[in-house]
Amino acid sequence: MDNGREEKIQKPAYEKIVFVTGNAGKFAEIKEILASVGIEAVQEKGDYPEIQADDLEPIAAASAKAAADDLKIPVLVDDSGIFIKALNGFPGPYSRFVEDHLGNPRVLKLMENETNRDAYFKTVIAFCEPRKEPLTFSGIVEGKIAFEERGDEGFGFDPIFDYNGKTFGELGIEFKNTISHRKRALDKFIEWVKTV
Ligand SMILES: O=P(O)(O)OP(=O)(O)OP(=O)(O)OC[C@H]1O[C@@H](n2cnc3c(O)ncnc32)[C@H](O)[C@@H]1O
Ligand SMILES: [Mg+2]
Repeated sequence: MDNGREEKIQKPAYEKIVFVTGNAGKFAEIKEILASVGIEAVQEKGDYPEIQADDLEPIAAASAKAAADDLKIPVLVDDSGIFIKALNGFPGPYSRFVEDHLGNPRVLKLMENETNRDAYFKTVIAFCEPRKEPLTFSGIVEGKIAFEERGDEGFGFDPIFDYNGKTFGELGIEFKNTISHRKRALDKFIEWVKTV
């Protein structure tokens, strides 16, 4: 059959996928990672509610479900955060609020007297089809909180996240995309996509 509708149904649904995010830095990374395996990511800037929870999985899952049901198409969302050991995981799920209201200088101030600088970034990618349950894929990368902001590449907490001596702000997106929390989460999603 040669009409457009049939065509759409027969093609694998995920050669092209809508990624719901208002964060341009995040989307730039996602677009590149997915492009490298032949999936085109299209940004939808919708702002869906983020529930409050202790970890990122339920937040990403709820946002993806809300977006998929509203847009009536399969979607991906990414909920991420930075977890600082000396602060018992803070800001974690509150990372966006902390970035907006405190910013990196005040996070560094909170860390002033801390000798343990261990931290990790975590991303949870949630995939959801309309009226179905969301699936989640997570990835983390470990590093340390730097003593000052360094580098102007990347976004958000990148200038204060030290990975083996250089910050993500210094290392830039190309390198970051080989080892990041986001890459590791997307790799799991990509593995899953191959099975459907
Ligand atoms: O529209 P969405 O996708 O929700 O975009 P957001 O900016 O609100 O993103 P999150 O809800 O995931 O909040 C995570 C916070 O952590 C920051 N962040 C997320 N990933 C990061 C990364 O890879 N490097 C640095 N900062 C990051 C981000 O800028 C936010 O302030
Ligand atoms: Mg958000």
